[in-house]
Amino acid sequence: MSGRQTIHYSVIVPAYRENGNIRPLVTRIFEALRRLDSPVPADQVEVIIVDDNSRDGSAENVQSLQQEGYNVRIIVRTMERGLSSAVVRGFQEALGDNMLCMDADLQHPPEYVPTMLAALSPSSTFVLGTRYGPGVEMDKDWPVHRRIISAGARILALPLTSASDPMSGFFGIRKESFLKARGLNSQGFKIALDLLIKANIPADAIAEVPFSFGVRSEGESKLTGKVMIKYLEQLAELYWYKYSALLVFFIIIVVVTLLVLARSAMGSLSPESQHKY
Ligand SMILES: Nc1nc2c(ncn2[C@@H]2O[C@H](COP(=O)(O)OP(=O)(O)O[C@H]3O[C@H](CO)[C@@H](O)[C@H](O)[C@@H]3O)[C@@H](O)[C@H]2O)c(=O)[nH]1
Ligand SMILES: [Mg+2]
Repeated sequence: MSGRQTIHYSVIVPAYRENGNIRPLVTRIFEALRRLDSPVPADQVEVIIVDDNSRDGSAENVQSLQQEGYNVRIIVRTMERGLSSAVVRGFQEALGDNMLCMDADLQHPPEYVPTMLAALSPSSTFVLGTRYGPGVEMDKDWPVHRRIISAGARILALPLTSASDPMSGFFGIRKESFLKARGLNSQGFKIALDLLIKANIPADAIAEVPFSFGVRSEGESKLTGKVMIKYLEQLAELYWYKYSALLVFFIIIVVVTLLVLARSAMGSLSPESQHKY
C-alpha cells in the first residue's frame, strides 16, 4: 500500500500525548480511503504525525503501523512545541500538493478525510471542516463555558474572514497557496485563520464541509488559558495585518481635511478677507 505510487495527498496530524488515538485514527483514515466510493485513491495518500516528544509510545506505535503497510510516518520534534507550529512543520514536510490538517483525538471524523481531500483543486485552494453548516450539531457535548469561548472567538474573527468556522482545526490547503503565506503566526492553536488571511485565500476558493465535532475519549485537551491569550494576540496581529493600510489612509485623509479646514478658517479671519465684507 505504501511507497511506489506518487503521493498527491498529505494528512497532517499534530499530536501531543495521543498514543491511544493514533492506531484508530490511522486505520480509520485508510479504511475510509479504501472504500470503493472514495474519491481519492488510498495509495496516493500519506499521513504525517507531528509529535512533540510525547515519549508515550506514539513513535513505536507508528513504526508498527508502517510494518503493517500503512503509509504513515512520525516527525518527533524535540526543540519546538505547539499545535500551530507542528502543523506548519507538517505542511513543510508534506509530499502531496493537497494537504489536510486534523486532530489526533478523533474529534475530527476520519471518515470525512476522502471528501475533504477531494474538495481541494486548483480553483478551490482551501477546504474548511465547519461546525456551523446545515445538518450538523455544534459541539453538542461541550460544556457551556467552552461553547461561550468558542462563540466569542468566532465573533471576534468575523471582520477578518467570510469563512463560517475559521477556528476549525479540520482544514486543508493546496501546497501552492501555503507557500504564498508570509509571516505566519505559529503560536497558539488557530493556524487556519492565519492561513486564510496571509495566504490571501479569496472567498470563492473556500470549500466548506459541514461535520459534527466529536467527543474526545482518550487523552486530554491541551486548550489552556495561555492558548486563549495567544489567540487574542494573534487576532490583534491579524487586524493590524489586514487593516493597517486602511487605517493609515484614513488618518492621512483626516489630517489633510483638518489642514484644509484650518487654512480656510485662518483665511476668513485675516484682515484682508475681513475688508471684503
Ligand atoms: N504537536 C503538538 N500537538 C498538539 C499540541 N497541542 C495540541 N496538540 C494536538 O492538537 C490537536 C488538538 O488539540 P486538543 O487539545 O484536542 O484541542 P481541542 O481543545 O479539542 O481544540 C480543538 O477544537 C478547536 C476548535 O474549537 C480547534 O481549533 C483545534 O484545532 C482543536 O481541533 C490534538 O491532536 C493535540 O494532540 C502541541 O503543543 N504540539
Ligand atoms: Mg481535542
